[in-house]
Amino acid sequence: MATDIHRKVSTGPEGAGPDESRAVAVRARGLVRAFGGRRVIDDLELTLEPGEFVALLGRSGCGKSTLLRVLAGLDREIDGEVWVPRRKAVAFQAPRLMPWKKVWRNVLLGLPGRTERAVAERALTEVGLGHRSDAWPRTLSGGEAQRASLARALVREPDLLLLDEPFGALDALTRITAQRLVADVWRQRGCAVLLVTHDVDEALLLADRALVMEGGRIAYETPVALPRPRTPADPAFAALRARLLDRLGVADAGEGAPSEGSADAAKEPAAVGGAKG
Ligand SMILES: Nc1ncnc2c1ncn2[C@@H]1O[C@H](COP(=O)(O)OP(=O)(O)OP(=O)(O)O)[C@@H](O)[C@H]1O
Repeated sequence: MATDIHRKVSTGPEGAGPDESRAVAVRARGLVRAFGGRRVIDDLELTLEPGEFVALLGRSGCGKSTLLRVLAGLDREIDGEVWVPRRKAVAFQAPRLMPWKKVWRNVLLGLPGRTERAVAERALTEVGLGHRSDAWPRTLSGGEAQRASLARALVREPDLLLLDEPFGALDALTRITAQRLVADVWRQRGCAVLLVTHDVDEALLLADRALVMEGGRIAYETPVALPRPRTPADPAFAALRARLLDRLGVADAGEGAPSEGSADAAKEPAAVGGAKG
């Protein structure tokens, strides 16, 4: 780990950055994260508006998860400036439920002072899992466990929801349900969402804006100005997909081939659809 890195992460309850009067959901300036002198994040600039849904794409190993961990406050070995709201929550591809705690207790994990079951159950109901509140994590299906993990994020009432390939390990059908759920939650909650995904179609189905990370920075971005609900059959959708895949250096296999839409498709066909190493 580089030792010359100094830490500068600020959070604020008001929605205003340290030197900004305008409210933002994320602001990173000149952000650097190095591992052993290798800059995985290199002078990155990023702003998310409140309530904005942004998808972050990029080839495997380009630093997406590292960026998310920094924004989540889980990694503070950085240089540069990051501002994020105090109320933020993160959900990972692996649900990370504690097997010795029932589902509702998992939802409240890490929430100091919040022990009321009703609080957990409200969040579980929001993700369609109210009836599994009293279950043990091992008895949940993959999709249910992922929803429990989302409930654990929602119970924090985040202004910023950070999602690191939350649908990556789900089968195609469950994945669609989970995507819809996140879209609904986003609409109802009005929080900003930063979604890391390998799947270009997923990004275009959900996000207001798609970013491509490369060389430690946001190398490309495009607004996703498509009416909702969206469909890959829309020619404008297909055109955006082609542009993003081109930017990612992946050949476009055409409409209805979401797995080929993976940023890793050209590199690692077996891992397509999101499974993350
Ligand atoms: N704790 C660490 N120590 C050393 N290197 C690390 C550490 N965490 C991440 N890296 C390296 O930083 C780079 C970016 O990793 P990161 O997980 O952020 O990529 P990613 O874009 O999320 O990849 P993927 O899409 O495959 O999940 C990789 O080369 C990884 O090996």
